[in-house]
Amino acid sequence: MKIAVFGAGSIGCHLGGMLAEVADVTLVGRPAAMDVLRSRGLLLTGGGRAERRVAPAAVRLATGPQAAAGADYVLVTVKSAATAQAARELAGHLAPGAAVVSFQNGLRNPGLLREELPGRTVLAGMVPYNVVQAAPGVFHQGTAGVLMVDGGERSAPLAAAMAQAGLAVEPRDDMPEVQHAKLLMNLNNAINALSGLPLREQLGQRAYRACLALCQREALAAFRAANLAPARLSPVPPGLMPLVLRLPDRLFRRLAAATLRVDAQARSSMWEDLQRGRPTEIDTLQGEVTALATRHGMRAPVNARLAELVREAESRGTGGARRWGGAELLAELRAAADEGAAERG
Ligand SMILES: NC(=O)C1=CN([C@@H]2O[C@H](COP(=O)(O)OP(=O)(O)OC[C@H]3O[C@@H](n4cnc5c(N)ncnc54)[C@H](OP(=O)(O)O)[C@@H]3O)[C@@H](O)[C@H]2O)C=CC1
Ligand SMILES: CC(C)(CO)C(=O)C(=O)O
Repeated sequence: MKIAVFGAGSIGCHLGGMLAEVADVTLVGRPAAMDVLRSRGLLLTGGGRAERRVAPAAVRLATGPQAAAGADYVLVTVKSAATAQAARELAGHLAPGAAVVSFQNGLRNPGLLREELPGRTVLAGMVPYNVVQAAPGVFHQGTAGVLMVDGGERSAPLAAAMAQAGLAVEPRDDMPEVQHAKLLMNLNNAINALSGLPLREQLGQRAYRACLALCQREALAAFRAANLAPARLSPVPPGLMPLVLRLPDRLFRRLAAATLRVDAQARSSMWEDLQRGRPTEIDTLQGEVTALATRHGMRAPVNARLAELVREAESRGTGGARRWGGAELLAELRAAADEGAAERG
């Protein structure tokens, strides 16, 4: 099986590196990133597995979309803002029977790929775990979880290859609902990025969790208005999550042991973006909630304020973001919620 990974960053290198054991993998990425991999190969750590070294010769390394020609599967792992451009670049190079699979956060990437690649098979995927590039060429999986992908005969060979490579994967027939559930989780990316803390430390503090609960409450209200039901991906149903998040630390730790089973290095992808001075995905996470609320005559002032704070952090450049303590961030978001309520009258 030939697999091309378009967007060789944290997720792309992790998926591609794992799959290299069972498939002919091409990683397509930026020249500087590919130079690093050409000289050192990849080292995959964490995820409860033994370290896996991928020699430079075990994967093809490329910098242009023509390298995806001939692939049976093209996994798209660029950030959401780069999806349309990625699709336009790939358009002239895909093999006739190729399937394009989005392994990205946000709600719109599979749809965007379908629009830009008419007549092509586009599947939705979901990555539940976190991967950070801990050092050049070193990709660390800090949390656990089962990958999900659109089920059916088109994805079956890919799912089988993933399983063979040691990646737990579940084919689903409800990927839009899965993506909505993942969006609820990803509302924490902004909070984690602004906290400057590893996920375990941040989610261990009630004040930060209360910030996430405020975000999720607005998102759930917007989903209800739009008749969207997020899938249940954890023992706690999505609708009860804001309640659970607000529990005292000790009780939360006991109830949400799985959520906190996160190793000490794990951080959100948005933290990594701010740290490296890259634009974040805030518009496709918090921005998605505010847009959905607006479309249904509602407001989402907490998510809107968080989006402003992240944009402010982006404008400060590499690693320059202000670090928000839990209590001060919660006060800021509560003020936004109160203002929103006052404006509604
Ligand atoms: N990291 C994580 O833990 C998780 C991430 N996700 C999601 O997965 C997706 C990928 O995230 P992540 O791996 O962190 O992102 P990264 O930024 O680490 O990786 C994307 C890579 O693709 C490169 N790229 C973008 N456009 C092109 C192009 N046209 N040609 C070649 N290379 C290109 C980027 O370069 P450049 O930066 O120069 O544009 C970057 O190196 C996102 O949607 C994210 O939300 C989901 C779950 C967990
Ligand atoms: C795995 C998770 C939820 C970690 O925050 C993520 O999706 C991300 O970092 O973008």
